[in-house]
Amino acid sequence: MAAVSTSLRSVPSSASPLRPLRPSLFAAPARLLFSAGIRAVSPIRVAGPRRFCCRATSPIAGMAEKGKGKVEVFDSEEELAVSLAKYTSDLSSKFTSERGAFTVVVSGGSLIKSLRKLVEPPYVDSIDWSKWHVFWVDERVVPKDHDDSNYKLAYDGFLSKVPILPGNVYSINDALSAEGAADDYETCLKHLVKSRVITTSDKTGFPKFDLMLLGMGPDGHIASLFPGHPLMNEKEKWITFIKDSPKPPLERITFTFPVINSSAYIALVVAGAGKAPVVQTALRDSQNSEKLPVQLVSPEGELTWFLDRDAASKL
Ligand SMILES: O=C(O)[C@H](O)[C@@H](O)[C@H](O)[C@H](O)COP(=O)(O)O
Repeated sequence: MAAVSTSLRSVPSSASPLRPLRPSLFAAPARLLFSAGIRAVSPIRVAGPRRFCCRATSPIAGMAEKGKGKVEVFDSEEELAVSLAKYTSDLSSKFTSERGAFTVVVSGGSLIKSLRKLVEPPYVDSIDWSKWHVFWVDERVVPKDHDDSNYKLAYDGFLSKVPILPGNVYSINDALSAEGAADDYETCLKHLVKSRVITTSDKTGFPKFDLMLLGMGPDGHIASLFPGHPLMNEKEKWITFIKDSPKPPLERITFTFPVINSSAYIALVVAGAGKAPVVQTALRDSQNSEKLPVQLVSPEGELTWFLDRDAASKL
């Protein structure tokens, strides 16, 4: 950790709001595929070892309403990680060739571990990391060298292992209060929209990120948008803050739903039996009047669930 805090302190406080924070060190698996929000019943074997395509009978709640979203289920978290790396790499190639940049938003939590295959061959060498711009969908308001920091988690497990440009890593200003950090991050995004690093949704006018890689909590929260919390209803701000987070630490900043749902691609990455009940609720139960945050994820583009078998065990 000493290396982290040293290099962070080396960033001058007069740095641009984009604040490059790090030195240049930043540097077909077995699965069930449920397509387009439809429930699988009898798996049909298709090409490839232990790969199944499932026919649908009835809609999965929420996803089918918009005819979007697919659910991929892997035999293990290891296979999930392999597929997630390919998915991310394919999107990196697509956006890099289409517009010369790739804007990627990550959450904290176990997601970072699920990205581990990206820092191994072939992807570590084949991805054009210089085109990546990395953001956090939420961040805890703690110093960047604190064990609770999502920045530190991503740096240690991912960013330090690939040559992403330090100026393309957008973390919060940890010297500010929660309110200040949220405003500052929104200002940062506005600069990047103006300079066209981030595109804008024609439909909503909100920033449109190329890919959001999101984890989900066992209560159905995503980002720092928690069940029943008023922040779920924020319609204007791009970034907001919370001081009473049910999951510690209390103070965080978070993207709002209008920004999350303007995305071109969202991957919801969920593993482990502890999350099976909420996966079941999210994908099967359309009737609950009070939606969980995860049920409000409905991007302008494509939503893909990456589940391991345990997380999908109640589907
Ligand atoms: O800062 C955070 O707390 C995260 O960004 C949060 O939204 C996380 O993604 C989920 O809580 C899932 O975390 P796990 O995968 O570790 O359960």
